[in-house]
Amino acid sequence: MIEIRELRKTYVGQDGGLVEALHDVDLDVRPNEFLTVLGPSGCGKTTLLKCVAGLIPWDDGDILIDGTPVRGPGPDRSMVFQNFALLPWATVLDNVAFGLRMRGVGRAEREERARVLIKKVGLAGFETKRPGELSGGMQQRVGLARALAVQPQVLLMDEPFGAVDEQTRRLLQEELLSIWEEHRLTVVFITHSMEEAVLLGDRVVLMSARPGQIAEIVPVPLERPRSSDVGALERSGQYVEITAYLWDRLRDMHEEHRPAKAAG
Ligand SMILES: Nc1ncnc2c1ncn2[C@@H]1O[C@H](COP(=O)(O)OP(=O)(O)OP(=O)(O)O)[C@@H](O)[C@H]1O
Repeated sequence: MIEIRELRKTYVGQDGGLVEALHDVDLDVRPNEFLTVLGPSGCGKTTLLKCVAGLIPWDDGDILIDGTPVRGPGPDRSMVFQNFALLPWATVLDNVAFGLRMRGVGRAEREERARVLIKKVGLAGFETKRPGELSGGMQQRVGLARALAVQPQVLLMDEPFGAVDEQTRRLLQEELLSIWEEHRLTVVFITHSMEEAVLLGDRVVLMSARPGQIAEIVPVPLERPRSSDVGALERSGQYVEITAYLWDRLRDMHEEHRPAKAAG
């Protein structure tokens, strides 16, 4: 269970001005929940995720994981980044085993665990390749395997499939769903895609900008497991209805922030 209480974060901009990225954000993420986060560009989604990961400090408020305050990064949380953030000089095997190595796991054990995960994300046979030899989709599979290798309780995903083509994205979504169905981690997943938010999430958090706040939380009562027939799910009336609702809400938010037209 992740509890976020009255979280505030302000950055100092390049011109010295203050940018209020998060304003009194309150959010609970339930155990084993798949929570997706949607909102206009710049509303503070990445900032929120980095705070939960313990990668950046915040100004005010609390983040608790199973009752323990977050004070920095920890073995209970793993992050997957949009730009993969792999070690370019290291092989797939070493990239996936990296977190285990950092935790002092011996070579034989970490390589065994890494091989299992590499297979799970469909990369068996690529263990000795380097990231530069892989497509974007394959690199993100490595990123996912690396995050899972340390057996985190919480997986924090920052637009992980934003940089891959549509077809690859679909495959990765299906794979992520089936991994989550098997392991039941708690996932917080940022996306720009309404379809992706609905397809994956138990609930969709809608954030609004300036300052970044939670505007609404929309439950997604679509049946699980969803990985086996994503196509059928997307054709269901419920899916279409929720996606349309999110679109309306996002459009309203956009309108609210549009500068008023000059009179006359
Ligand atoms: N290091 C920083 N220094 C100054 N301002 C920052 C910094 N990081 C983010 N910001 C500002 O904070 C606000 C929130 O940024 P953040 O990246 O969290 O938003 P986001 O919702 O993830 O955006 P996007 O959807 O475009 O990725 C934005 O106005 C951004 O310009």
